[in-house]
Formats: sequence, structure tokens, C-alpha cells
Amino acid sequence: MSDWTIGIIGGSGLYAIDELEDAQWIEINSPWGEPSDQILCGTIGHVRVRFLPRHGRGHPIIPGRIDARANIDALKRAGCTDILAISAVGSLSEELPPGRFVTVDQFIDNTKGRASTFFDNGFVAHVPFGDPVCSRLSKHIGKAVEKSGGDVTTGATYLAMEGPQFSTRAESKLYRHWGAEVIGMTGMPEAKLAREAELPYALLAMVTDWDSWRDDEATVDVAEIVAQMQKNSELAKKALVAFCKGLPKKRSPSPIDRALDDAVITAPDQHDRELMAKLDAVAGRLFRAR
Ligand SMILES: CSC[C@H]1O[C@H](OP(=O)(O)O)[C@H](O)[C@@H]1O
Ligand SMILES: Nc1ncnc2[nH]cnc12
Repeated sequence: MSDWTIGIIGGSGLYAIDELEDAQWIEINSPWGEPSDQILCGTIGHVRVRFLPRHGRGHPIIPGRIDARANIDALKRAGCTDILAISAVGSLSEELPPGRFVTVDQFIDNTKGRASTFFDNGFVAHVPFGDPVCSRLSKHIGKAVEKSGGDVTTGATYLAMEGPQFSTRAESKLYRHWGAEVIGMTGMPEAKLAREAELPYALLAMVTDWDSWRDDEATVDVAEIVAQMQKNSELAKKALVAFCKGLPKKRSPSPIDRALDDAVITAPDQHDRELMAKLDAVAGRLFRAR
């Protein structure tokens, strides 16, 4: 076995991975709340995999109530070194038709009222987030999709909306003006929290629809998304296997593994002990180093 432990967060349409060897669903508790489901632990080739369905098996959880803090914390507790997230997205660009896979490299966060940080009074930290995804993981998953026969576009800006309603035509056009190229309801705050937890994160988006900006076409609905997802899901699973098998045996360190090194600004004598206890998985590396 190598030193990679890849957390895979499955989006709409991806609730398990049959290709995992020695697979077992395991309950992981988190002090941050309830993770979306148990975590499916197993291996693919030389890589340990920890799979978590973002909306839970059977999709009972609405995007705005996904406890992303609990999910990221649980994946860290499960030993993950890196996270690959999968999402269904609408297209905001003529260049990205349904069926296309996209490696996201930027985000615009337009969600509302979601808990989007592990930090608080008594332990203030500001992680760098200008480059929100891990380019190494993005490259590996992009190559794996290509190798599996999928069309992939490298680099796109993801607009995270609150939902659960889809956008109006006016909103969809506005997001295009902002420079967004794909749209979904879950990439944020997930990506922010992965960075705070020092977990390199990449997002593979599967384009399922044109969203609502095309005047001559019907606006998006769930039936259209599910139909497209069914077409894409076999290829996505094939790509996940190729991704794990394509990772080098040795995982060289990433700067994101130490994202908190210069991020904490609160003086030690002001630290909130209760909060620090909750942060044992996310930031324990810092306390243990002292
Ligand atoms: C089922 S359509 C809308 C739903 O699909 C996307 O989910 P995910 O990102 O988990 O694949 C979108 O964000 C919405 O939650
Ligand atoms: N058009 C869309 N808007 C928001 N989330 C989505 N997920 C898939 N398609 C979407």
C-alpha cells in the first residue's frame, strides 16, 4: 500500500463505489455534527480510499443542510491525505456541453448562511485560498477521465449557489457576467473547509445541463440532470479507478499539507481550550508540535 489515502466525496448520482476492494461502511463520529453518511473504506490498487456520499445514500440531505464541517472532519479522522470531490453541475458556457467533465480551478461563493469555517473566537486562522484546488490532484483526475474515454476541460470557475431552487434566467445570465462557467450547490464551503483542514482538494464536475441562460431553451430540471448523470456515471467510476491506479506510489508532500503554518493569528494565551479540543483532527498537528 502507498501513503495516499484518498477521500472521495460523491455527488448527486454517486452514492457508492462498487470497484472498492475489501470495502466496509464505517461510522465516523465528528465533534462538528453529523457526517452525511458512514464512510465506505477500502482500496483501489495501491491507494486507500474513503468514500462519503455527500447527500447520503438515497439522497436525503438537501444541499444547504449538508454538514460540510462534519464531512471534512470525518474524512480527516478517517486518515485522508487528499480529497477528490465529484459534482453534477450546470453549464454557464457555450464551450461546456452536457456530458463534458471539467476540473474546477476557481470558485465564487454565493451560498448563504452555511457554516464555512472551523475557526472562531479564541482560535482565529486565515488560510491562503487564492488557488483553491490542488493542481496535482486536478491533473491526475483530468488524465484519468481522458484515459477512460471522457471529454475533459481543464480549469473552470464554479459558482456555488444556495439553492435548492435552480437559478432564474436573470441569475444564470448574471453569473455568466461574473465569469462563472459551471454552477452547483455544494462546492462551497466544502473546498474552504478542506483547505482549513490542510487537505489538498480537487473537484471533478460532470456537466449535466445548460442551466437557464439560453433564451430559446427550456430551463433546467432534475429529470434532465438525472438522465445525463446516468449516462456519465459508469465513465466517472472508471475514471476514479484509473485515477487511483495512476497515482505514483510515493506521495510527495504538498504545501497544502501545512496550510495552517502561518495562518493562526490568536496569541497562545488567548486560545479557547474547548475550541482547540474540537479542532484536534483539523489542526491538532499544530498543537502537538508545540
Ligand atoms: C440533483 S440536481 C442538484 C444537485 O446536484 C448537485 O449536487 P452535487 O454537487 O452533490 O453533485 C447540485 O450541487 C445540487 O445539490
Ligand atoms: N443547473 C444547475 N444549477 C445548480 N446545481 C446544479 N447541479 C446540476 N445542475 C445544476
